[in-house]
Amino acid sequence: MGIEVVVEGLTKSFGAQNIWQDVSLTLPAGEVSVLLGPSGTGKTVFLKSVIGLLKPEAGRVLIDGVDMVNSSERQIYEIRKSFGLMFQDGALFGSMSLFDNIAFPLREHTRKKETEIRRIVMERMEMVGLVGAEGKLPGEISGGMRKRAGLARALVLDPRIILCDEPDSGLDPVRTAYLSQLLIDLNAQIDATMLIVTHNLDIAATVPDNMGMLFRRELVAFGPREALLTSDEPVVAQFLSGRRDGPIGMSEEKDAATLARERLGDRPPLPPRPLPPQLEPSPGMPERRAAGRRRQRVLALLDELPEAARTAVLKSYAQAGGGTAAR
Ligand SMILES: Nc1ncnc2c1ncn2[C@@H]1O[C@H](COP(=O)(O)OP(=O)(O)OP(=O)(O)O)[C@@H](O)[C@H]1O
Repeated sequence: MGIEVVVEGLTKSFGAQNIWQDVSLTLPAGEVSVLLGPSGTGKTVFLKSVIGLLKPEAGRVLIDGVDMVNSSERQIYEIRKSFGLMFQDGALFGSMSLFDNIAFPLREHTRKKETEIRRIVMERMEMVGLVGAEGKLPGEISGGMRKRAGLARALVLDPRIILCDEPDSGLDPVRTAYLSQLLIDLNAQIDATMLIVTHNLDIAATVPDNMGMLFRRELVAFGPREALLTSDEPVVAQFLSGRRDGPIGMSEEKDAATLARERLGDRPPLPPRPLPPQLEPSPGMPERRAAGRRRQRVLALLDELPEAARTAVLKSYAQAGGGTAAR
């Protein structure tokens, strides 16, 4: 099962440039979470801080009792083995076949025999639909296949936490829809805690159990998907509707004068957004174990949610007909 990730009061700067401050959130074990935010708000910096590759100057990231910010390199290295990382471009070695790319972490970090390595690699390639492409070089396949190869490589060490940085970048809408389903199917199969950084509104609306958003050097929201998808917080509502009017501008944030002009401009208020159903695992896949845990967790915090979110949660679970998944 996945591991809970607890982030407490995290603050990161590069020299005089503060990226974000006092970020606190919990990624519940085995659940899928999405991190949103305009370009340059530090989402990648956040992922790198969670795995201990970057050092925030304040705060903690607790995983299995180890603080990824303040522990020794040896302790951090041990915990890092529980992670699967998928970077934007797949980060594959151009001169190696897909098989060798996917086998790389096993050859690097384990003493497994080649027969065992072959079994694991082929199993992961099947999970992401790449069987038959073992001998291809990364330059010979499409961007979508490279992403799936990157995902297969992230899976070979049986990760308990998976971090995906913009897994959809450069994919067309159909490939993005397949990728969304693949992420949910993987979660059902391996029950790992997943954090996905994306700009894609379809992924944000249909994949995660939880969503968070970074803006103006702060985590402006983090919570159950229903809370963000029904939020009337201007930044969240603007981002999720992809509109120009609101606090987010071309260079991240608008100045006060522009905002005042927009307020005078008699724009219609944003209509309530329909809440799309969360994706279910494909037929033949196991149920997502996290769905049952998530249902208990969210129902227990119902009183803390705004009215619209509460109604959306109850509606989702009523439509699910008493099952464990949010529809
Ligand atoms: N190693 C570094 N040294 C100095 N500044 C850095 C470093 N890494 C990132 N930054 C700065 O941190 C800020 C946030 O970058 P980051 O890549 O995390 O943003 P992002 O939200 O992931 O953006 P995008 O959505 O465009 O990918 C940027 O201003 C970037 O220049």
